[in-house]
Parts: sequence; structure tokens; C-alpha cells
Amino acid sequence: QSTPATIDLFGRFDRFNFFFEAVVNTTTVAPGTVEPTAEGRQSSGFPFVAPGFPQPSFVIDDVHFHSCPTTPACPDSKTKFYQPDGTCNNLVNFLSGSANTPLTRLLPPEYADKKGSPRISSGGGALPSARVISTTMQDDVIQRSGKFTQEVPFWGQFIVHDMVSTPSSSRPSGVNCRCGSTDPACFNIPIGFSDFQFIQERKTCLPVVRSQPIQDLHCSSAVRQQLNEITSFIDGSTLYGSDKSRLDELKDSESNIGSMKIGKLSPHGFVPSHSPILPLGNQVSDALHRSMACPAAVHKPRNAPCFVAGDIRANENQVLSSHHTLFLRLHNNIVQDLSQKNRHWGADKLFETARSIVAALNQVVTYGQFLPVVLGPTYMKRFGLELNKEGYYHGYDASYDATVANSFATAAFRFGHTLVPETLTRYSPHWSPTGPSLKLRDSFFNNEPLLSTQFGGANSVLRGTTQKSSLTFDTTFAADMHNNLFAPPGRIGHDLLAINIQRGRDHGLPGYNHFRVLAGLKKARKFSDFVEIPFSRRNTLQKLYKNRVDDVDLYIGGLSESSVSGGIVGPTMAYIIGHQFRALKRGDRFWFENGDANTVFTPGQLKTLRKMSLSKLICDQMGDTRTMSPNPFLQPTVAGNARKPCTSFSSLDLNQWKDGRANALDKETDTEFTPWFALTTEGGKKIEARELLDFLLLNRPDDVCPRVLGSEKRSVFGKNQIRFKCSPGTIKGSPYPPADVKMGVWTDWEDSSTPTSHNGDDDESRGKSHKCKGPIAIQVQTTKGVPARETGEVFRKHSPFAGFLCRKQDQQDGRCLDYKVRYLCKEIVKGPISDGNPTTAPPKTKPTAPSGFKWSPWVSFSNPAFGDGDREFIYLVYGRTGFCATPTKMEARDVVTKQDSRLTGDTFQIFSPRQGLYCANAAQSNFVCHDYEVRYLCKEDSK
Ligand code: HEM
Ligand SMILES: [Ca+2]
Repeated sequence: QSTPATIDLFGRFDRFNFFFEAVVNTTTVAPGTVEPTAEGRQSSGFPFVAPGFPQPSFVIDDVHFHSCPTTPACPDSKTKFYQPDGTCNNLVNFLSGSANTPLTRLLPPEYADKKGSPRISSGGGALPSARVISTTMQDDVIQRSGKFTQEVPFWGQFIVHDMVSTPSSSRPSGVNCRCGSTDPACFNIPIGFSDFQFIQERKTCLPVVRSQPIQDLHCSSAVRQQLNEITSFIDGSTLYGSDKSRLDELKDSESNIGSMKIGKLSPHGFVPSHSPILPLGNQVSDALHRSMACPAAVHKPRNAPCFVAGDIRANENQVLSSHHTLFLRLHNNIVQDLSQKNRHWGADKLFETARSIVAALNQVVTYGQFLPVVLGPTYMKRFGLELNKEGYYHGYDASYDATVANSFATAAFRFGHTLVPETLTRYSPHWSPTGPSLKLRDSFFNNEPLLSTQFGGANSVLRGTTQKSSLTFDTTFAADMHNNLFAPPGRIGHDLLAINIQRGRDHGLPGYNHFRVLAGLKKARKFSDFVEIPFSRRNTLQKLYKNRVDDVDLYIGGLSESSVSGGIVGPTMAYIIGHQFRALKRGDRFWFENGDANTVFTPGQLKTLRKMSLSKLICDQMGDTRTMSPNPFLQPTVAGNARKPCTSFSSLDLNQWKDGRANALDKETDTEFTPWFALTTEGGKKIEARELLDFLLLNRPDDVCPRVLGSEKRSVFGKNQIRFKCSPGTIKGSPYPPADVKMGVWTDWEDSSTPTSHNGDDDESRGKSHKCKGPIAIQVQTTKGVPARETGEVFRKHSPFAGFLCRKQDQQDGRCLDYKVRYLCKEIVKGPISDGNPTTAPPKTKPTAPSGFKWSPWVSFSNPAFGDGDREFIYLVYGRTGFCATPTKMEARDVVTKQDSRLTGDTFQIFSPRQGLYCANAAQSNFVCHDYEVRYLCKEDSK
């Protein structure tokens, strides 16, 4: 006999809201009755759908199915900064990275029925129970890191709550996943009789509600997808939310300087806090309060209202709430300071300016301090994640899609769960423990320690996490994560390791072995091929998964790997994480370092932002903090990381935001220079600066600005060169196509000349006319991949029309680097262009299908110029007329030239009738795939 394990949920917030034995009928609950009852029990679910969220549009498996998002109308004039919901950031694909769109996929899903039922074993049966895997993979002893602090997991949790939030299934009558339930919205984890959970509380299952099923971006519901409710961009949505109505409520409507609401206490007998705390549920609408995940049944000793914030999970643990507090204070301190400096600024301008700074500082800490510790130097470099030391970043590329990937959210970035410690210790300003240590389980949804200044509130919480060691990266979890997650007082709870494995199956994530291949590791045929996994763990996995390498779940396989050098996670997770953070950097038009047309900050502002660190933020915002280690992710005992006075860290110089600053005398930092140009013609004749400028404005408009403020000259080998001074942001100068042009087709990279064979010059101006019709943009890089403009060399030609030419005599060292060139063209044609009549190769005549079979129509969903490759996965056509689920053959050809895929020279990562086609740009010698269309051969009567 089993104890019913019941989940009460409605809406999107149940992930943090499961509890046991409290059967509640959500439909009868009146609004406003969500306050916990005296027994500490939850009296209702959260029957509320936040305003601004699209309502579910239809029902599948009796569960609301989220409709596919409609493309917003983005204003013609370019939006200047992040919209609350993240739309209109990418001007080619308005929805890229926005809230309420599907998670993307790095690999096609693997569902048992190809549509949406959880993955099963390659041998056909069920996969081993996620709970059995979880318990078997635990070591007897929990290990603490000798190097990393608890700030690593907790900053990770805070920043990922800016990137992704995946809701569970819901329906008006609730979803009740008691053990034995046959509700298709449930995917419970079975518990065996020898399990601690059964022995203690006779539990026969751990309830898991499946994620809300949604349509894909093509509005097809043939294959189950999952939703991201928040903006993928690192835009401070933790603080500001992901929709305008939420943001409006979180703003302090009484403030005329653009402040955010702060907590007003204290009817509950808490000592009021002197430093601001997060606003409380009773200060906002019922609807907003109820949107917060804050289950009373878990731990609400004194009936305090929950905090409200931009992200619904802000109450999940006190360290998380402390990070929210830090940035709330930061916002309010910035607007306060700026209102003094710019007395004429209105509340909106103050607010938006502070918001831009908060978003930038989240990026600074994440890329500047956090990711290097997690990924190590190799992966930082491989994915181009390092911040520039100076100057603007010119890597913005509208073809990158910032949207969070399913495997990142559901597996790779959950790596932090294994680092979370068993206890939390608060530290005084003098770095000694203060107040009682809290067991992790007692910190879940317990905001009490932050409500008062006793023991230092959030300040001592963050001093604690930057001092104490995290657990090590492995498959062993703190007991409170592994058995007591969200446990009601006196009870045991859930198992997050088991949930994570189960969630991967729920989402149809392919197994670990497939992701190994994606990450550049060897595809395993037997367990001993998993050489990245230590021997004993590999053995345990082999037994658990009954010798089937393809069955191993991504999460447990990834966690089992040894760390990459200089980092924490193993190579498979490092790949997925690096890939994601690259997309979030290159694919974000408002990335804080962006130059070009998308500049958010002046050079002076950029400079002061770059010098900021998490240490300084904690120093400044966590009131009584006097000293801090320079890198809060490393223990103070690590060489070079001893605590230093807060005054020794650079502070944020808000004078850089003072109006009139750009006209101030400090011109050096507030102007930008064009590249250097030769003041001679190609024939060697001298020309005047004015003449040159006219030439450049016509021929190389991206390299100069329309209004020149001044110039500077120098002499190279006795010949004069000049560069022009422009106001910040007015030199377009991107090696990538501007975001708002209609995308064309890229040519292959060409490297027709090398400096040695041409006497030290590099001339890439020939040849291109044979292919590119209607050139839009040129991209030039050294053969090692450095953008031409970042080399400091001087070019004679650099335009989509004239091509590219580097002359050795213009260079200070007398020689050119070796460059490669490609063009973005309206059309690519074969052979020389003859009077506007492209001689496109005629499409090959179709081979007819063998009798009893038929070919599907040709389809192309993805364009390799838009993303990191061409993805023509079969699941995209499931359910469409003319296609079938199990084709016997697949063909692919270039969309434009109709050239057969076998003749293009591309290599394919996936090419099979069962999965479709995947061509990774990075795997091609010229770093870009052809754009393919595919078709499938189906049995005549098949579907
Ligand atoms: C006390 C600490 C934490 C607790 C109690 C916690 C709990 C949870 C829970 C209950 C879920 C939902 C699981 C599901 O139903 O699928 C979740 C999701 C997740 N967690 Fe944690 N977590 C903690 C810390 C962290 C850390 C340190 C990281 C990373 C560094 C992290 C990353 C994630 C990610 C990426 C997700 C998926 C988010 C989504 O797609 O909605 N968490 N966590
Ligand atoms: Ca965000």
C-alpha cells in the first residue's frame, strides 16, 4: 500500500511547489487565500496566470498546450535597449531570445514514440529508475572543494534564473500526481522497497509533473517541445521580470527617481532591516504575490509573507534571495546617485539607465569572473567568451540565436546542483561565523534570516558563501538535495538528482553518447570508451544501464566526467554551457561591450563597467562589508586571493553617465578612431584628407563616420597615414552584416592569395565577381579567425563591392597577415555573371521513387547563416501531409544551386532518414555549411 503523494499545482509555478499528502482542490480556492495556514500547510495552489502571458490555446493529453508565439510587430525605428519581454532584440528574427518561446534544441529529440512520450531504452524496455540511478551513484562521503566557494553554485543559480524558467503541465482542475496515477501529465519516479524513502515514509514514488507541452516555432504540435517563460538574454529579468505589467508593479510608483519597490516591514515582529530588503507579497497585487513560487508547507516558521521579485523563484533559498537583494539595492543606489548628477532627468530615464547598468554588471560578473572558473581557459577561448580588455566588441552577429537550449537548461547547467552545500553559515564583517548555521533544507523558501538585521541579514549570507567551500563536482549530492528537497518540517522530501534525470527523459533529450559526439568526444561503443569518466563510476554506470551505452542519460553521464583542465564541469557539459553563453553574447544586440550601430555604452562607461567585480558589488551593496577576496568564486586561501580592503577595488564611476560628458574636455575616452588609411592613391599619388574622406564615404561607408570630429596623422615608411575621430557609436565598422539587413547567402570563405606569393601583399579582390550577385557585406578574417579590423593593419580595399586588399608598404612591420574573405550576397551564381542572367545550374531531374514508395516534398526549415549550422531534423515534419514518421531514405541538396549534398564537400554530423540532417558550421573547413533542403522516401500508405 502506498502513501498518496500529491501535487497540487496550477499555472506555471509548481516546480517549487510540491509537497506530500496535502490533497487540495484548486478550483474551489478563492483568490487571495494563499497565505499559509497556521499549521504551516499550503492552503491552495496558485490558480493564477500572470497578466501578459499568452493563455494556453488548446489541450493535448487533457493538458493545456501552449500556443506557438506570434511574431511581434517591432517598431521600424530600432529599439535601443532590451524590451521587457526580450522581443525585437534580434532584428532578423524578432522572437529570438524572447520570453514564452520554445527552448531550442542542439540535437533532435528522442521520444519513444517520436512524438512526445519519454525516452526508453535502446533495447526497447524501460530505462532504469531515475531514483535508483541517483542513489546508486552517491559516494559514502561528501567531499568539499579545496578551491571553490559556495558562490560558484549560488551565482550560477542566480544567473540561470535570468535565462530560463520551464513551466510544468497544468489544467484548471489541477494535476494530481499521486503514486499510481495514470494521468498523462504525470511521470512519477518509482521507488523500490529497499529505498530509504520507502523505509522511512512508505513512499512508493516521487511525483513528477511533466513539463508543459508546447508547439514549436512553426506552430506544429507534432512533436512535444518545452517552453522558456523568461527572456534568455542576461538582461536583469531576475529583478525586472519578463513582461511589462510585472515590471510596472515592481517599480516604486511613488518614486520620482525611478526606484524599485523595497520591503516595508514589519507586522510580524521582525527587527526592521536598515538596508533595503526585497518587497513583500502584501505590498503588491494578489496576482503578483501568487505568481511567486513559495509553498507554505515547506518552511514558514513565522508566517512571513514571501518576497516578490522579477523571477518567480526568488524565495527558493536565502542565498538566492540575497543575490536578488544585492541587485535591488544596486538599482536603487544608482538611480539615487544619477538623480543627483543629472537633476533634470525624469524617473523613466533614470530607471532605464540603471536597468542598463544592472544588466551589464550581470554580464560582467558572469563572463569576467564566473565562467572562467566553471569552464577553464580552453573552453573560454574556444567559444570566444573572454571579455575584451579594452575597446568595443565587434562580434555581434544576428545569425546567432540567443534562445536557451533544452540540453543546457535540463541537463548541463544543472551541474550546480552537485556543488550546493549541506549547511549555510553566515559571516560577520570580521569574518567569523555569526548566528546559527542553517541546514540547507531549512533555507528552502525561508526568508526569515533576511527580514531582520539580526546576524546581518543578506549581508552575512553573502559573506558566508564567498568564504565557505562548495561541494565537489561529482554525482554525489548533499542529503538535503537528494532526499530532503523541499521537505515539510519533520518529513523527508524529494530528490533533485532523480528529478533532473527524469526531466531529461520527459523532454526527450537524447542520451549522453549523442551529446559526446556533439561535444567532439568519441562516440562510445562500449562503456570502456567513456574514457572521460573515472573507472569506478563508469563501472557503476555500466551495471545500472545494463551494458547499453546509448541509454546513459545526459545529466548523469555529464556529471560523471572528470573536470576539464582549469574548470569544474567535464567536457560534455562544458561544450553545452560554452555554446549557450556564446549564443547569449554574440546573439545579443545589447551585449554591453557592443560597438557598431548597437552601442549601449560610451567608451568611458564601458571602461568603468569592465573594472567592476562581484567583490566590489558585495562591498558596496552589502553595507557593513569592509574586506573581500578579489575573486569571490575562489576561497580566500587560494594564492593571490587573500581578502583586501574594499577601498582597493575599482568602483563604478557614475560620472561617466553625467549629461554633457560627451562634450567635456575628456575627449580621449569619449571619441572613437576609425582605422588608419593611407593618404596616397593606389598609384602612389598623394591625396588630401578631404578627398580621401569623400572616397571612403562612398566606398567604405562602414569604416568612417558621416561627421568627422578631427583627425590624427602618422608616417609609415615615409608615407602619411590618417585616421579620423568620430563620436562614439557612429562608426559602423562591424565585420558582420548589420542586424537589420535582409539576410542573403554567404559565399564560401576564399583565400585566393597569400602574402608570401604576392610579395607581402594580400589581395583578395579577385574571383568574387564570379559568384556573388548583389553583394551586401564582406567579412574578412585572418586565416586564424581574427577579424581584420582587430589586427591593426591598414587596408586599401575593404568593401563588399571592391573586395579586400592589404598592401605591405602600408603596414608598420612591412608585411600583411594572411586573410580570408567571404561575402554576403543576395544570390550566389555559378560561373561568371553574364549581364544579369544568372546561370544557375538546372535542377537535377528527380529519380523516381521505387514502386510502393513516394518522395515527400523538399523542405528547408533552417538556414546555416542563421545559427550554428543547418538543422533539418525530421521531427520538424512529423505529422505533415506528404511525410511519414519512418522514412527509408533521405536526400539533401543545396537550396539555391540544387547541387546534391554529396557533391558540396560539406561533412554532416547527422545524416539519416530517421533523424534528418545536421551540418555544423564549425565542422566545415570554411566554417559555414551550404543551405540544404531535404526530402524523405516513404512507403506509399505510411504516415
Ligand atoms: C539550493 C539550491 C537549489 C535548489 C533547491 C534547486 C532546485 C531546483 C528545482 C526544484 C528545479 C526544478 C526541477 C525540475 O522539476 O525539473 C531546478 C531547476 C534548475 N536548476 Fe536548480 N536548484 C538549486 C540550485 C541550482 C544551482 C546552483 C544551479 C546552477 C548553477 C541550478 C540550475 C538549475 C537549472 C538550469 C534548472 C532548470 C531551470 C528551468 O529550465 O526551469 N540550480 N532547481
Ligand atoms: Ca533574462
